[in-house]
Amino acid sequence: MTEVQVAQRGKGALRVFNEAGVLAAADVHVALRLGALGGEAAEEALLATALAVRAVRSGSVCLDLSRIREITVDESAAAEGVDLEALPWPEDADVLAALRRSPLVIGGDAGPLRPLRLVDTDDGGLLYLEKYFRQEQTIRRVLDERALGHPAVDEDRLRAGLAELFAGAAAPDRQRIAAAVAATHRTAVIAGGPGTGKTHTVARVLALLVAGHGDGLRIGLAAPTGKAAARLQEAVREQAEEVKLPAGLAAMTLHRMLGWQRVGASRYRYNAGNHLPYDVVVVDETSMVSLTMMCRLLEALRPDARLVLVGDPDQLTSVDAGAVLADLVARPVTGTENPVLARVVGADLDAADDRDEAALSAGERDRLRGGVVRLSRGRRFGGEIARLAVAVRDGDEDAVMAILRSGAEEVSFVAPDDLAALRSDVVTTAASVTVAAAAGDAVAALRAAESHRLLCAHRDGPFGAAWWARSSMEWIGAATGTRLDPDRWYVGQPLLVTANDHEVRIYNGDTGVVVDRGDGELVAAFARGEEPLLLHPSRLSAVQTVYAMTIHRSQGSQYDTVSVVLPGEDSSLLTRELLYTAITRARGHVRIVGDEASVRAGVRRRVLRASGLRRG
Ligand SMILES: Nc1ncnc2c1ncn2[C@@H]1O[C@H](COP(=O)(O)OP(=O)(O)OP(=O)(O)O)[C@@H](O)[C@H]1O
Repeated sequence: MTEVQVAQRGKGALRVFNEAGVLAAADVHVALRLGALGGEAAEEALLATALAVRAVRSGSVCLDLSRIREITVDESAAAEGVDLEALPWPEDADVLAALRRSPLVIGGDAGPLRPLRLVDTDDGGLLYLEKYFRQEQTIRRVLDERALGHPAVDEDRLRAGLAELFAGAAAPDRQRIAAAVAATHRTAVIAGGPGTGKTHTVARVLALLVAGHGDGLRIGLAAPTGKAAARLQEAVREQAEEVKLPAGLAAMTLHRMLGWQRVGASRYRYNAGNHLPYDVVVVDETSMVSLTMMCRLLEALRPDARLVLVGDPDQLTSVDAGAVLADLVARPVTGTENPVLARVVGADLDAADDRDEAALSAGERDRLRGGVVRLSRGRRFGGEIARLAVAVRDGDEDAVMAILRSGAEEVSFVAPDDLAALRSDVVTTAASVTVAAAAGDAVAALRAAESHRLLCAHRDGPFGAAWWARSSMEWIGAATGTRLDPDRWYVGQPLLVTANDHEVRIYNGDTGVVVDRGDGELVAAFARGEEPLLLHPSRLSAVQTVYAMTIHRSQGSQYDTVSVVLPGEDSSLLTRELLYTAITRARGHVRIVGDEASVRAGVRRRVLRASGLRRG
């Protein structure tokens, strides 16, 4: 257990919650500082402020005041043996009353500083830090404005394009519907689990738009991380010839697309006053896009540009505040349907369930006018991993257990002390990475590093990534007879970037490998499409050696084999979304290390991510 950091000046409830590990010292500091500046001393208001800061830190956009007790505490950060329910939680009504009186709250009595916003909804109050409230409002406003009109479409050409690109596909075909929605609406959200053909569909959306507008169509492809951008670029280029797209389309990170700059009046070159120079913008892995980034993107889009958001809303969401993709998929839709849609894919919209593809439900049919389509048919060969993921997503514990115990080749379920196969995968992967890295073959080393990945729910503690990384290094050391020293650079060292570094273009979550350049000089290689990015290690400011990583960090990456070490069933981090994300990182094999109680508890527990966006 790590020591809980306790804020020196906290007292009363703030201190109790801080000592219990519910609030971090930083949450308490921010609340006390705001209280001092704004003239607020009431304990309920300060506690709510600290909880609102904490909510943002743990991914929510706001604090849902009717659910403040539903809190997830990282076991490794919590004090041992704390009973969360026994903490001195204030009455909901008292908190609300204190906030209504508070000089910190906009809408309350005027004070010198009002950083909080209280929003009443039918389901209770939401407490926002003002900045996030404004960003949410901007997203809502831009999307609603974009939904007011439809792009001009050459209907005959669109019909011909769909017939060519989806030749032979039986109705209903959700990919064809998605492509037609994106061609006929300004904003489209193409949602789907792994292997449902999201990228396949994106290539066809672009082909339809190019056919309708000519080669002059300005296309912007982006993803939240460098790695995801590289994958998108690779996938689109692979299909370019087949669907007649311009060769050489490039994808970039969202930060780069928006023109992040170190100096200048604004952080991003493209913004509400200087729009992005694209006719269509496609964002992949949108589940990882934070509220702030989505707000910046929507502000920077030309009002008539198409926007296609692609991703898996069932995954864990961005590390920063906001679950925008999941909110957009769940939110009540606005706008009217472009009548062209029913004319070009009427057969798909009217079709009954097919053996391979479910017809759209009435609700899904209605959501098309908001541009939202969900792909559901798995297209990859061998569907056991996908079936497991779907059972987790649907909360079907018994089906999950049945698949884990089925003996299927793609899935294994082992007890926490049955580590022989895991150990062998760790050692074999390290050996093949090292061989390629020593030969100076960065591409092969990066590829080998993707053959196996050890994932954990927690960072610290007995089930944490740090502990498993140390074990892995001991296993590798025992197998090779050399002790690995993570404090110096060595050939074959697997790296994880822990903070964005725009200067050298590496981003939080990127993974790399240290390779020998051929002359004994070491360089760090990061996967970037065809050509890896090579950097001298001295240019890396925030990287760590990674033999095991948290599931949060693994978002946006895939590996041939994934081993998921589950924590105890009581860990509140062990959630359905976490399990789903971990399982869907695997391309060929997923190994769950844990016991049945943990699996079942994980499938049952949901992440609470409060936001106002999904309420309309
Ligand atoms: N309509 C289709 N017909 C034939 N093959 C398809 C079709 N759609 C997708 N595929 C194939 O299925 C595989 C998965 O598709 P794709 O990579 O587009 O899925 P994805 O949803 O983007 O996956 P991920 O979540 O891993 O990014 C690819 O090999 C693709 O070529």
